[in-house]
Amino acid sequence: MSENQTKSAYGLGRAARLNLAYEILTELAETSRPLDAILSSRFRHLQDALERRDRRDLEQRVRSVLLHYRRLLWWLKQVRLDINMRSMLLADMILNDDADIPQLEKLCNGAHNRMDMLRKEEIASLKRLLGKNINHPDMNEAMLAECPDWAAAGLKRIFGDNFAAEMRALSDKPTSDFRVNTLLASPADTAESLASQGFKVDATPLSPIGLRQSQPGGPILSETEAFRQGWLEVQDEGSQLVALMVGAKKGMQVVDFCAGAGGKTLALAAEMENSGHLVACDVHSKRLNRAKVRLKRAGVVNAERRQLENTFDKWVKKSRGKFDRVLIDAPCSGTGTWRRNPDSKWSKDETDLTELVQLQKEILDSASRLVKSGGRLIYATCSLLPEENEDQIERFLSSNTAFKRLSAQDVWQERLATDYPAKDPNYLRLSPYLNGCDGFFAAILERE
Ligand SMILES: C[S@@+](CC[C@H](N)C(=O)[O-])C[C@H]1O[C@@H](n2cnc3c(N)ncnc32)[C@H](O)[C@@H]1O
Repeated sequence: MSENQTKSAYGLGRAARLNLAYEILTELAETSRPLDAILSSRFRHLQDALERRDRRDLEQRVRSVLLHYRRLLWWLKQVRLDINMRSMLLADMILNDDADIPQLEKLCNGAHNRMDMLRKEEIASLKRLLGKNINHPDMNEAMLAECPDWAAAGLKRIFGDNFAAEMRALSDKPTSDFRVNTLLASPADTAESLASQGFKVDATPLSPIGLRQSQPGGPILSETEAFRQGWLEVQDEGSQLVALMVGAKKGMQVVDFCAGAGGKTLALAAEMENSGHLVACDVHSKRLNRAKVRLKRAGVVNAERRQLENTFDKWVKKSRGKFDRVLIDAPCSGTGTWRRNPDSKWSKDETDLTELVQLQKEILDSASRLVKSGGRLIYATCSLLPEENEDQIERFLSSNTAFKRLSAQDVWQERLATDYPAKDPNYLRLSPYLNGCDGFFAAILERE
C-alpha cells in the first residue's frame, strides 16, 4: 500500500471501504444470509456513494478473507489474536497484501465510518505476522487447500491426486456466463448486439448456447438491449450443459422438479421450442414467483408453475408415469460453486451434509414416480461430493430395479456431438479445473 493509494480516486476512501468490508464480514458471520445477498443489499443502499471500482475492491477484500479463511484462523491462533472478523481482516491484509502496522493504524483510526483504533495487545500480535507466508509447513492438506473438514474426505475420494489442483480452481475468480434464449435469438446475433454496446463476449467452449464475458467493463448487463429483449439470461455454462443433458424435445411432457427461480426451466422451454408441456415445481413459493417474471420476459408459453406442499405432494402420486423427462436439480451443498460463493464453505457442516443427502434421497424416491416407461430421470447437483452424487444414484438403482443408468457419454453425443468433457463415461462431472465452468454432476436414468 503506498501513501498515494490511501487517497482514493474512488467514491469511497480506502479506510471507509475497509470498514465496510468489516461490516459485511461481520454480517456474514452473524446471520445466515449468503454473501451475494448481503453484497447486493449493501450495494443498493450505497448506490450513489459507491463507484464500480469501489464495489470491485470491496468484493475482493471480503473474498480474500473467505478464500484464506482456514489458514487465517490457524495464524490467529498462533499469534493469540481473538477469533473474529476484525482480526481475520487485519491478518489477511498483512499476510496477503503486505500491509504493515503504520498503514493499518492509519486505516483504523476510530473516526466516523472507520474501524476502531488498533489496541496495544492487538499490535503486538499483528507484528508477529509481519513477513510471514500464509502457508506453513505444519498445516495439513485440507487446510492448505482451504477445504472444510465436512467436505474433505469426499473431495479427496473423487479427485485423488488432483485434489489440490481442483481445490485451487474452486477458489479462482468465476467466469460471467450467459445462456442465449434460442426462442428469441441466436448466440451470434446476441453476441453482436452486446458488442455494439461495448459488452464483449466469446462463445463458451462447451455449451453451444452460451456466451462468456471476455473483457470487464461495458454497460451493466441489465441495461443492454439484448437483455431487455429477453435474448439472454445469466447462467453458468455447467448449468446450461446439465439442462441440455435432459434431452427435452419438442412436444414432450417434462417436469423440472426443483425449479427454484427457473434457471433450468427456461433452458428446457427453449429446448422444447415452447411446445409440449413443462411443469416447474418447487416447495418454495418465493423462488417460483421469481421464475414467473423470467418466463414472461423470455417469451415462454409452455410452462406451468406448481408449488409443492412437500416432497411427497399429492400431485406427484396423481401424475405418476406421465412424463418423458423429469429433471431433479437437487438442493445440495453447492461445493461446485465455491468459487462464486466461498462463504458457503464455512457456513455449512457435517450435519447439513447429512440432512441434504437424506432430502436428496427422498426427492429421488418421490420424483422418480413421475417418469413414464421409456422416459428419463435426470439427477443433477452443483456439488462435487460423491455422497450427494454417485453414492446417491447407486443407492437409488439398487432399490429401484425398474430404472437403469444410461451412459452420460452417449447422452452427450446424442445431444451435443462434441468431445465428451468428463472423465467417467457413466456420469457427467464438470469442474472448474477440468472444464473452466462451475462444478456440476448429472446422472441419466431410464425407466425400462
Ligand atoms: C439447486 S436449486 C434449483 C435451481 C434451479 N433449478 C435453477 O436452475 O435455477 C434446488 C431447489 O430445490 C428446491 N427444493 C428444496 N426442497 C425441495 C423439495 N422437497 N421438493 C422440491 N424442490 C425442493 C429449493 O427450493 C431450490 O429452489
